[in-house]
Amino acid sequence: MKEHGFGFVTLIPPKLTAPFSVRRTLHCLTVRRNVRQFHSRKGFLITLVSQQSPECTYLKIGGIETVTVPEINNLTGTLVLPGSKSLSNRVLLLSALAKGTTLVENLLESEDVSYMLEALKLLGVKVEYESKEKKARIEGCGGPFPASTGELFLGNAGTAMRPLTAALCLGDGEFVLDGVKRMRERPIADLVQGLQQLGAQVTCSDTGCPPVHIKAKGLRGGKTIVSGKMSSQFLSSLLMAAPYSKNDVVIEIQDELISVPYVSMTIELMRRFGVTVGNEDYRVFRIAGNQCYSSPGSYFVEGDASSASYFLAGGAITGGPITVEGCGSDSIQGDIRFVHVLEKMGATVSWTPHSITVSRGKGKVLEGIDEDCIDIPDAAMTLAVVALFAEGHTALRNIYSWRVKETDRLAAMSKELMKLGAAVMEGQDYIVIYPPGGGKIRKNVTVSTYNDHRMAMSLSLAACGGCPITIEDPKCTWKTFPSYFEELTRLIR
Ligand SMILES: O=C(O)C1=C[C@@H](OP(=O)(O)O)[C@@H](O)[C@H](O)C1
Ligand SMILES: C=C(OP(=O)(O)O)C(=O)O
Repeated sequence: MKEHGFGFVTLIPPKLTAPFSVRRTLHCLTVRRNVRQFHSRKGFLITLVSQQSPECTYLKIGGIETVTVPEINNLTGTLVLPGSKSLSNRVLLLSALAKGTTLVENLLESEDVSYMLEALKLLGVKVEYESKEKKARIEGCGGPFPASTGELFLGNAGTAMRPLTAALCLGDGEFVLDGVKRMRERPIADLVQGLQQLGAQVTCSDTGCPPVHIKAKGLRGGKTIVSGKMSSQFLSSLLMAAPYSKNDVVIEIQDELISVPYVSMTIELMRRFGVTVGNEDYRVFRIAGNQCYSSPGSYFVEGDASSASYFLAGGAITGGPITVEGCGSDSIQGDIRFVHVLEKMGATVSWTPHSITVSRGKGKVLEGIDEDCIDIPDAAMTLAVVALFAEGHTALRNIYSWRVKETDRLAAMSKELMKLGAAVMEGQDYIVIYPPGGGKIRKNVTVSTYNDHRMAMSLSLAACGGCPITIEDPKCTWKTFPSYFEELTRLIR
């Protein structure tokens, strides 16, 4: 039985009727004041899970939690972005390894960052975390972590699993790193082999995925040849650990390197912590051994450019204007290029060093594009949904890495876009999206999210198609953006 297979749920704000009411395609249910749980006519148990805000309520339908995004006629206003996930986890790690104390400001509060924070504490790093203030004070170890044993559970956080695997090889002790079921399907063998070439005793499972077992005795250093085509996080992890090797390290990319801007971000942050990386055209990297990071004293995390993409896309689709504050033309995040792609599709964009505004002029339409997305794998998911609102088809290329992220994103996105009425061609490493006939998105759709925050956030934009959309398991956004649906509903007009 498909527990969630009974049409759509629309929430009417409590101020209009009862605490909440639920409508579906065939039947209409109105729930009386203070009712928290009831059965639908088909016998599904519907539970009010939480009322995040008057406009945004999470329901559990037959065991599956959902949120319904109301029809978005216009998305407009200003959003202060949460901190960048990629920067938050890198800065926490570098602060922990550095000499001196670092105050990390505007730290992202989310699952992925919690896994990093908890892991560091377990490894003996002194961490003072004030979640309300979005601040963490990290007392750097001035070398490898003090702990000599540890079993780390890292959920599905690639930015914790991969860099910690490398950093734990620097110390002395025995460690196991593991995560959720999907993490056990996400590759790490290339990193493990890269570390073995530098003298580490580290193994992963026969499938090439976590759990990872480490018998650490420090890194010898030398030359390592590593693949860059599955994930750039392997290279970033090797780079961040390299300065603590006994000897100099040379990292050579054996094939193609994807997601290059994330490597630039790693190198830039290492520079902020006092370490220089020799970079020969992103093919060979040289790092002197026997060094130590030095704390910059404080670091302010800029707003997350991938999180910005959903709102900016909403502005482009509906007309906006919408402004995101926290990252702009000064950003060191690669996903900022997403905004240039929106512009290419027909949106109007204006920049300040720390903000971006997107709108679409009256009479202007968005046009489909053919885009190489090798450098923006995360924001490319947002483009897949923007494609529903463009004239002509959109091809997103060089996105094989979608298959090894939170879910197989190529398969999942294709399936859900088809539910919305699009025709989709799914290749091994590309997707071509033909918007629904007459630009009309299918009504009353419930989309699945596959435990993938970006599936939930990008698909929520389908509500710009003149009809509410129900999103299953909305709390999967907690991986990087816990308040996503509250922020989105706040900006809907
Ligand atoms: O280094 C990083 O912070 C990241 C790199 C990218 O992964 P890949 O390098 O695996 O594409 C990106 O998708 C991920 O969300 C964050
Ligand atoms: C791929 C992602 O995450 P991770 O850091 O777990 O790889 C993502 O956030 O889209």
